[in-house]
Amino acid sequence: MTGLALGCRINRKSLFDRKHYFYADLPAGYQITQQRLPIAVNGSLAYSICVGKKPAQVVPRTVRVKQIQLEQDSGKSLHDDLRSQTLIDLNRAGVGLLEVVLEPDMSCGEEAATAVRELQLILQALGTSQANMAEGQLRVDANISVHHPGEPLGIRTEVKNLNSARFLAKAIDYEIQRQISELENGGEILNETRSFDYKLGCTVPMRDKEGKQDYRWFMPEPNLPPLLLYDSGSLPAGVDPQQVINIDWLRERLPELPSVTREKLVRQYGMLPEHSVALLNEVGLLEFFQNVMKETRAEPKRVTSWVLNTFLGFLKQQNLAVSESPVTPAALAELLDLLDRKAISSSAAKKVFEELWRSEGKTPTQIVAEKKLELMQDPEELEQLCRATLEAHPGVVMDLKKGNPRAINKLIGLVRKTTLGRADPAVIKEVLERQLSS
Ligand SMILES: Nc1ncnc2c1ncn2[C@@H]1O[C@H](COP(=O)(O)OP(=O)(O)OP(=O)(O)O)[C@@H](O)[C@H]1O
Repeated sequence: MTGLALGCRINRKSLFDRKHYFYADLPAGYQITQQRLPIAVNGSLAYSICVGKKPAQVVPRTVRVKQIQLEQDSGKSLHDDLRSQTLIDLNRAGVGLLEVVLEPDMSCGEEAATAVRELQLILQALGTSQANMAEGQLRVDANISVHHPGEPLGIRTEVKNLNSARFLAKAIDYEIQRQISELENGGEILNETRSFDYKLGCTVPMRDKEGKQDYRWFMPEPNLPPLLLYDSGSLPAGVDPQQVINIDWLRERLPELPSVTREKLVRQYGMLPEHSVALLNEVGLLEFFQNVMKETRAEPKRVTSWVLNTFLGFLKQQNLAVSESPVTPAALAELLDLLDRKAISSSAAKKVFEELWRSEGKTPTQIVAEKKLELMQDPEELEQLCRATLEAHPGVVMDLKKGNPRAINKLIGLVRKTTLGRADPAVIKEVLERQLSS
């Protein structure tokens, strides 16, 4: 499914090989992988990077997928500096994994991080993997080289086992700069394996044999037969469909991919592309948005802005996941409805939201009633308050008459203070101007 989603050619027959190496992270002394004939080849991964701010420009990019192979994971070496010893975590040694090998088509850390993020979303949509980088379900080995324009690629180094998109970007950008200064100072780049020290923010050569081992010794894996896949046209007669993989069957059942979901959001709601990117980037946020949309009459633009700015802002500030939010989609929908039918002002809406966040269980309508936040519906009440404000502040009125344009804002502010934000500033301005000119 991953191969199909990345537009690869799926090999109907793929082979397993043993890659021999002697190192403590793989006690068998070899790793089963697919070197000669992997399961999928020649695909591409499309992603977009945002450049600039306000308005941000979404620039499409593609990286070619060389191949996808099935192989075994190895163990993990943990270096204990304090006792100068190395511990080996063998929990994943021998467990199957899927490796996606990309062609060297990316030119900076941000591109790589964004491409990996897109891959992560695709894997999650397919259900291939939960692809949580912090938990090691998705890891990246980054190969980095530098070269002058028009010249062939330089010698590459490989930074192993990056487990966050942020570290991936940092490691790559650091390595690019390191290689450039190394070459400018007359040095040379070694084809070595490095690791990223996230505390120091730099890459360091791996201090053990892992960096230099020669494991180019492959042989066909004698215990595993070739892996055979079929399509509807090549299914052997009389075969139990449960016992074989039918590629056409899988292709028909591919779920909607994130790029398609984003296009739909842009089309359906007239959303900016960068907003559709942001909605998909946070686990559960799109669903939250859609649930709000189902229950509110507010415009999609307003809902998007509240979900991406206010709601996401509060989540980030408190380091919470969407599923941990104290505000439900129904509550936000109700709040936006109040705003939509001008029952409250936008500043009151912010207050209601803060209150919703704090006091789980109360509805926006209850909060508005308790805190007396509803917009003043009685025009006479506002007329009186405006008149009283003008009488109480003759100095400001004089200022205004002398031509100070800021005085009107001061008056509006004074009225808003007495109405506790319950009157719309535009309406206050109208009333004040009318009273002043009469
Ligand atoms: N000169 C280069 N500069 C940057 N990247 C390169 C260069 N040459 C190859 N690459 C990239 O390096 C990667 C090679 O990965 P691959 O897994 O095939 O080999 P490997 O690193 O030798 O294998 P492994 O890490 O599994 O032992 C590919 O993603 C390829 O695009």
